[in-house]
Amino acid sequence: MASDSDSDSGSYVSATPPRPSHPPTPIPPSLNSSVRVSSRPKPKQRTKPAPTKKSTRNVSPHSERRCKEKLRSSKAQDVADLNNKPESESEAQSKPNPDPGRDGVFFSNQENISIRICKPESSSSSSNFTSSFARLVKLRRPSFDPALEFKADAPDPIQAENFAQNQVKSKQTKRLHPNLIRVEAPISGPFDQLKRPKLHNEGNFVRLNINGYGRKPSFRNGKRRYSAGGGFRRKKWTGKKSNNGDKEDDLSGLDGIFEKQKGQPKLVKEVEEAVEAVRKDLSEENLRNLLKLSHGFDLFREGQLEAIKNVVLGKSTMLILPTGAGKSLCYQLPALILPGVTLVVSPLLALMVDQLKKLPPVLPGGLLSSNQTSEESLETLNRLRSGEIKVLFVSPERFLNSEFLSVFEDNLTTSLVVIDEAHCISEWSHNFRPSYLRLKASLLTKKLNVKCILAMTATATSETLDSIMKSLEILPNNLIQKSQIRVNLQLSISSSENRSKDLLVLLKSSPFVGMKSIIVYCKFQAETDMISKLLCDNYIKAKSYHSGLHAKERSLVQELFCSNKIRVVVATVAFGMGLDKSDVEGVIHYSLPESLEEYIQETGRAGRDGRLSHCHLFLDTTTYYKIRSLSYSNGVDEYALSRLLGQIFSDEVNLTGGIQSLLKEATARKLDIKEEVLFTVLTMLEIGEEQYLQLLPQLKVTCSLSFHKTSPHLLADKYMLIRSILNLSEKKGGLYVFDIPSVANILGLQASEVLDQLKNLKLSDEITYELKDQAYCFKLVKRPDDLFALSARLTKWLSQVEICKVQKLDIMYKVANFALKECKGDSGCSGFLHTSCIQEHIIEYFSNKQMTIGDECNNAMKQHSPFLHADMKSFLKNNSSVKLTPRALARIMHGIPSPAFPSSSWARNYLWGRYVEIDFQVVLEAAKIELMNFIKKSTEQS
Ligand SMILES: Nc1ncnc2c1ncn2[C@@H]1O[C@H](COP(=O)(O)OP(=O)(O)OP(=O)(O)O)[C@@H](O)[C@H]1O
Repeated sequence: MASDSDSDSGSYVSATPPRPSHPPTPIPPSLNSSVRVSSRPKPKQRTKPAPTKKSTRNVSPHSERRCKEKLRSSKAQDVADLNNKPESESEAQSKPNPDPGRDGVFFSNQENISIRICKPESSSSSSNFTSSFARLVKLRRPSFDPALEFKADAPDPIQAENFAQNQVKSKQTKRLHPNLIRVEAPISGPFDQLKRPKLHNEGNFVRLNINGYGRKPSFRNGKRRYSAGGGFRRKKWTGKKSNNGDKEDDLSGLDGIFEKQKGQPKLVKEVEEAVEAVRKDLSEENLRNLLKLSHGFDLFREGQLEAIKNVVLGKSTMLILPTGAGKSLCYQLPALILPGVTLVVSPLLALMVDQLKKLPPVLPGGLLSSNQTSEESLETLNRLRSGEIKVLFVSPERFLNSEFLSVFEDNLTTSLVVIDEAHCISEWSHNFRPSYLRLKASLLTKKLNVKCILAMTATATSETLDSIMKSLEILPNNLIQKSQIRVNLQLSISSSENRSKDLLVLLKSSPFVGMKSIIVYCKFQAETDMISKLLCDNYIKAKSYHSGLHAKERSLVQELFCSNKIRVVVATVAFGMGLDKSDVEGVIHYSLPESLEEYIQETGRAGRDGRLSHCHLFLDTTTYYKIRSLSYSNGVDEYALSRLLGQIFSDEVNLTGGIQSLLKEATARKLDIKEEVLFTVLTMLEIGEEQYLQLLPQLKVTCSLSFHKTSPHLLADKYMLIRSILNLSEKKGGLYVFDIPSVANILGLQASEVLDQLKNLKLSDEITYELKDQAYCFKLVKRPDDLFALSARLTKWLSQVEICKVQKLDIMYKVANFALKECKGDSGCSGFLHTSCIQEHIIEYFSNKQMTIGDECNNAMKQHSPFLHADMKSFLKNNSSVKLTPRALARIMHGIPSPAFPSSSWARNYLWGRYVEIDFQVVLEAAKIELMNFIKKSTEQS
């Protein structure tokens, strides 16, 4: 609960519900040599070293074997380490992925970068590649100055980088506005001259300087960095209920929030007047006038005006606009007009910070997330109470908690709740977040008396849409949906057996060589580090970005990128949703995205200035298998879930409101259920069909304490807390070890109050203590009538979500594969360019039309291997003392790490990951049979 949603990944469970079955289209056998699944994956030890076709150095058979050995274990570790992270959106973590399963030789260079020398695919693959892109530029970018266009073999991109650097230094100017945490002015580099053509239909992608009001910087870094509002915040606006309680009609409530600021009285006055005019007459003209004054834009973009009018009129609205279309404006303008506070729920901290920074100066903003210290959140809550905040960004975990709600009991009015990236509400989306489940209309109305909700997303299938609108009670009439296609993106795709080499070629080819901002998306954290190093070694200024980095490092990378001080960011999915850098000209998918939604979100970072931009995808089947396999890492058996529920609702646990805790790590290991899954189950028990418990903030619950100044018994006379600790603790090595929730329950306190008291005693040097064992905390509300029925329901739900996740990945793969292998170029596709066919499939997918590509993605995966059963038998025989479930056995065969079978202990087994290319369900069924046989045999023998 306390964990916030600022991590990179969405959720680990995400998918669309089973789609209607389509006639299967067989995948051409010629797809790629690696698509064919051999009947038995060769034991890696026995593989003969493949003849080296080309190498930059001689590799002796001996060293080659050693190298292969090393890579084999590295691959095992690689697959093993792919831990899905919560938020997932869920980024997996792995070591770099050498791919020893095919022809070719790997070696590591001095910098430890694994490089594979492949058989040349065709004599001129790279030059084809280059020329194809060059052709593309000639065709599509008429305003390119050939003199400025860098070719693949152009002399020196480093010079260009250095030049850009110098430009950065010389041209940097600071422009600050009140909601800015830190701003770097846009910097022009040498490539600025490479004007990308504006498309005819790019609409009014007008870039105006919204910060350029000559405002005094009112922000500083450090603790008060979110103290938005600048000069506009001194006097409270009366978004509070008026005395007559008629808060909805109290439109005069805004009066006074635009207090005069030195140097700005004219603008403030004008905005105030424009707001008043809109309140009197909600006409397009008045709204346009306000838009111009508040944001500096001349025109509304498609869908904006309609959405703004709806919201101002109090109609809950579902808004689907493409990436970069300007959804944020659809709550910013209403926030100016409506009397109370606008609450914006966002899934990622980085996204919230970014949006806070981008609020126009006339809109004071604030932020609440679980990552803040208690002092920081207290400060924000106080500012909210005192009327200094007009737009508050809240993480879903903080939303509706008691501390948050207490502020709204003080007569504060919420005019609007905005659910950004609303697809996170739906388990059928690519990025479901359990914490979003608490954003139900019924709860929002009950707890905040909210009348109007605005849900926004760029990516929602019809199933996702249905579930969002149902849960937020949005009427079908209030759906505003525009095409999810971005017309200014050129989509290209190529298959790759050596992605790092191909990536370098691509980046040194036109048009990518001339781009000043590029994002390369990878699946795994280690991959981003490896690729960014590779790029730097090749004189391309790059940095990696993933959730494994410290928050400060991440924001530094983002800042450097946004100020054009680095050219390429190599990132996981962590760097995506909501990133609004207008001049990203290229997005490269080094790894296959997990769904078309993810593809759209990530490619949507490019061309946000409306200019033609390029997105390239490398399709590599090994990565597809790996990601597909990992999609099964969250599966749970009904038996394990029953045990979990039995533990939560055990008879010893009372329903009298005491705090209960569930140790995260120990429970995950005992039941072999990932921590994220445990949290989802707990969330479902809180906000599913019925409320069985109430989640409390997560805590470290085990405390080891020692006394210093005063003796324990004397201190116990003085403090109730110490008395209870002495009663409840166990003495271990001179330390008093106890459980925080138990002490809190005895004293009738909240766990946080116990911690506060301990902190005070520590400050007075009476005690020192250490906390460990992170736990989920909750209070029981109701015991389920039938635990078994409940666990069956939850297991079914989790498995449906898992199936949908795999389906999404399969569809993404099929669309890419179709472009590569089956596209006949009828709709204008040619060479690597497949904009038309990819877009057609995206439209089909989102409109839930029958997809024109087959539904059976990879029939070969569904086939049995004749050796699977034999290998399982031998594994069971060799590990007879290990307690295994069919799922655990199948996971080992697939190389999927789990809490009870981590890669650190199991990846060295020669069968680890051997069957990753066989469908997990097939392996699971085989595991059930073999485990039953094994148990039967063992019982007969004993
Ligand atoms: N009417 C407009 N005229 C010109 N520029 C606009 C207009 N509305 C929004 N913009 C600009 O468009 C950019 C993208 O807006 P925004 O970040 O709200 O997009 P979005 O729809 O939320 O995209 P994503 O889904 O990718 O997060 C912003 O820089 C914003 O200032």
